[in-house]
Amino acid sequence: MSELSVLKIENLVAGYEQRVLLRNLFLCLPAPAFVAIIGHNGCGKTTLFRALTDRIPYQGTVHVAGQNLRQVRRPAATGLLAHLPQRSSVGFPIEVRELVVMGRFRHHRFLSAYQPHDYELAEGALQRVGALHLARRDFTQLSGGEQQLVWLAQLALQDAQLYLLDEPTQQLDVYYRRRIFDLLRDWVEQAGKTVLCITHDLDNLADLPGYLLNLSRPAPQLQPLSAAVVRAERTFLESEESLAVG
Ligand SMILES: Nc1ncnc2c1ncn2[C@@H]1O[C@H](COP(=O)(O)OP(=O)(O)OP(=O)(O)O)[C@@H](O)[C@H]1O
Repeated sequence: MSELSVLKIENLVAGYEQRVLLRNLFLCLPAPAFVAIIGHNGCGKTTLFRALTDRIPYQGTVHVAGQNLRQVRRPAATGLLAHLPQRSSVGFPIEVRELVVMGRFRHHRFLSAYQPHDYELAEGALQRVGALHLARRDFTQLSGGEQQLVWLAQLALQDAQLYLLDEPTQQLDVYYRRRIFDLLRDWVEQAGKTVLCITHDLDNLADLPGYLLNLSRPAPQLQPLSAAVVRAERTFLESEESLAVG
């Protein structure tokens, strides 16, 4: 395997009981990279992330930064990958900065207190997503969009090699959507991270450097992102033909 490949998926097959959603998926991704994962509702985008985070069984092999994911016990704890699910909730009141600072968990022993330096990093992460003004608010009282920004700040602190983001701009207004995609571009270009981002937000993809993966295609492949590619994939997704696939 190429040393530059941060994610290598070979012959992945995954789904639920009688229903296979991902068939023989191959992917070889150089680092760093941004990949927008698109496709119809229900085509298997989240299912792919469930397989990569070991929450459903799969066939095939997945290597992240050269390590076979099946053999890594807790990929998040080792900084290999970080995951933002489509819906995350917190069932108790907690100050935003306390939630964000938890992104530093890898740098702490169990129950050791976070230090002023950790809180500085947490506030820096909040500032970069445009949410520093929320630092002292109760997370559970924020709007859905505000909560999403806070999760992204926490994720940035995790400093993982591979980020799996499931619709990070859902519920965000047009300004914050743009801002989040700019942030993800920085994660890739400046911090050298690799980001897999499930999204229905095609309008913001055309001018991002990276790749597009359309899981509604019969044999999904990475395509370099460009206005023409986004246009072609949108036309495909809007067609009756695309719904007949699978
Ligand atoms: N635990 C489960 N058991 C059986 N079927 C499931 C299970 N979870 C999801 N599915 C089905 O698998 C299909 C793919 O779901 P998935 O969440 O991967 O879709 P998606 O592409 O992420 O869609 P969306 O864009 O709507 O989020 C859906 O039809 C869903 O109903």
